[in-house]
Amino acid sequence: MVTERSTLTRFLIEERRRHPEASGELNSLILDVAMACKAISRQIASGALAGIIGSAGAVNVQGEQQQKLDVMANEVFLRANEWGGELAGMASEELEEPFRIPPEYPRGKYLLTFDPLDGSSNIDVNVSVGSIFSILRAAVPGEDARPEDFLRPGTEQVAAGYAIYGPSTVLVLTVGTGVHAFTLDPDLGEFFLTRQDIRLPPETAEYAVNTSNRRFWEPAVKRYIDECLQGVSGPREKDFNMRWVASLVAEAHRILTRGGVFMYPRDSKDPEKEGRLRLLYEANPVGFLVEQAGGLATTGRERVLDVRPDGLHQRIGFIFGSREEVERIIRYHAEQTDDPGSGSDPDSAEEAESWNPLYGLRGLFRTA
Ligand SMILES: O=P(O)(O)OC[C@H]1O[C@](O)(COP(=O)(O)O)[C@@H](O)[C@@H]1O
Ligand SMILES: [Mg+2]
Ligand SMILES: [Mg+2]
Repeated sequence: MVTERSTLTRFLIEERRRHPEASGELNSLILDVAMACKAISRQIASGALAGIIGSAGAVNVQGEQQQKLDVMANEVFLRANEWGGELAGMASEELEEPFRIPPEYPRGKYLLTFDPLDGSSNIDVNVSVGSIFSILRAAVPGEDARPEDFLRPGTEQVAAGYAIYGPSTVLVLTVGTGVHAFTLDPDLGEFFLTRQDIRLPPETAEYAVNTSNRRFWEPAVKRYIDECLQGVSGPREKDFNMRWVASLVAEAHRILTRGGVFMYPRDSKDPEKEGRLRLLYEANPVGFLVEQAGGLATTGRERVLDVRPDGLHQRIGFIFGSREEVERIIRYHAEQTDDPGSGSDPDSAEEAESWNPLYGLRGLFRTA
């Protein structure tokens, strides 16, 4: 049993004792990831003084403007994890192709995927950002990973977590035995266990969604949010509160702290993309954490962790949080037929039509 003031290192040693056959490589890898997070945290804490605020002047593989911090955090992750001999390869949100371990370093038995800096739009305004990571087993230990080796469903994750860089820096981790949070002591440079076995309350009255996308949502999502908005006088007979930070890590951290539901659902905004968030770097690791804490993570139709990825940068609709709310949202998706205006939606047939992906394509030619 670890104590309140256990360090991350001690926690990992205790975990390993329960698996005498373990080589210790997973622990080394997690400690390397933690080191990267400490380095990023330090840079972020210095903000403009460290010269890391602002655009890097380039567009990444996601088609998004890279921030200086995106580039810096990506480099830190690569340098902290390339040398240890635990990895057969890495895949980053910021890199088009997987990163090959340099020839001078040994190849190991794990794969690391990461979003080095989540919440880029919040850097300049000094709002919480984070890093998200996921660890999988390599297809062929000791050899360079091929791109397809990363395309494993989230159920195969060995470990996952995130670091949130907020008023304090907190590393939240699962190795498949519950979810634990470690707060960085900036003087000692050490993560200390501060919350053990985090559990998500099954009920909530707080949701997070970017309502500016409402016109692109499916009827099930409109129905759910509209019912929340009606509060005590609507079918839910209770008032809801809303939050939107625009950093997935901050939303996940809030929900793991006090419950809630997060939705970045599939929508018809961009017919090329199933959703906004990335399966390998965002939805799978956060989904693993949420499930380990007793919550649910779904696309609306399917458990996120069951999705078989078909591309390194695949986007997906992502809904997670308190069990009872997510179950309701899944039910609303099941009740919605694919026939626009079928009557399962409180909105008009015309509005219901707007979610249809086909309409989304035709929508390119819309004038309004
Ligand atoms: O701009 P929007 O629609 O609010 O989207 C916010 C979402 O985009 C993200 O910032 C994407 O992450 P990156 O900053 O890593 O690109 C999520 O963290 C967040 O949930
Ligand atoms: Mg992100
Ligand atoms: Mg990012």
